[in-house]
Amino acid sequence: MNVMSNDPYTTADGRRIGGVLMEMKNITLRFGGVVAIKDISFDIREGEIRAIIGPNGAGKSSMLNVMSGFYTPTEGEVWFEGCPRPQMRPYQVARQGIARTFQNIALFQGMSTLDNIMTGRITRMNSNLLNQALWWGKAEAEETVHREAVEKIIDFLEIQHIRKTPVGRLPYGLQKRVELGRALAAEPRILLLDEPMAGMNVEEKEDMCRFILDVNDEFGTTIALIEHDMGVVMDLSDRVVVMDYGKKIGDGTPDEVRSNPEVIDAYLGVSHD
Ligand SMILES: Nc1ncnc2c1ncn2[C@@H]1O[C@H](COP(=O)(O)OP(=O)(O)OP(=O)(O)O)[C@@H](O)[C@H]1O
Repeated sequence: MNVMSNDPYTTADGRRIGGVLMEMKNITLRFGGVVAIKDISFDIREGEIRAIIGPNGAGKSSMLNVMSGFYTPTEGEVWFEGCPRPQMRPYQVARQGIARTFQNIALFQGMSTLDNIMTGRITRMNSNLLNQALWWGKAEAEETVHREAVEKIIDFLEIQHIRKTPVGRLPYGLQKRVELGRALAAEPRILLLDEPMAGMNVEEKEDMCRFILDVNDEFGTTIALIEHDMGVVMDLSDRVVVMDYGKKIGDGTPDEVRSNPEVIDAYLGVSHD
């Protein structure tokens, strides 16, 4: 099996990886004189867990922001489902089926777990504002459907006991789980995770790893995550892109990346702090 070819394949643990879903083509991103990303290309295949790793300042967040539509690349194109993506606002990208979490928790602190996750359904809501405000026919039926979807996610993430709790009162690890739930509520084609394990203790990291794997397995969600802790993603990912100083220095399976001399040098051997 050659995971770098475009043929669908089945992983050792029985998950099916399909064709290319998203492709970054020769992406360059400049902020004035700073080149955050230099001519990087890689793809993400349907059903896979794809990691982007690199030391601090490597350009990972910039790349995630290009993928989520928050930044428009200075050069290059983002392709989604075989077509170049026109310049879009982030909410339009979200409607296309791309959801994300944030490095710093971005939940509504005073709202309950349930209500926070419900906000993840916004891109899937159809009834107009008047109907929603007056709770008329279509809006009521829609609310029931959304509520069922949210309850399923709450069960799946094992957070029934905190469904009514304002998220500001929850420990960090649980807040991150609620944020994952909100992103999942959009039923994304691709889920972008921004350093999902950052700031967590060992137990919280293990939980988050398990949920990421379960999301991918149960819902077949394609996942792309950025992380600077290399160890964390190696057991999780099907393929890994390694960035350093805005350039791509490695791309392949965790084993390939681990044994890539440039990666060992840049990432493991030398501190860039
Ligand atoms: N909005 C911005 N304006 C100017 N320069 C920026 C901006 N965002 C990022 N940069 C610069 O681009 C480079 C890459 O930064 P980026 O945050 O993407 O790296 P990173 O790999 O995510 O780092 P970290 O792991 O520390 O979050 C850095 O030199 C950074 O200072």
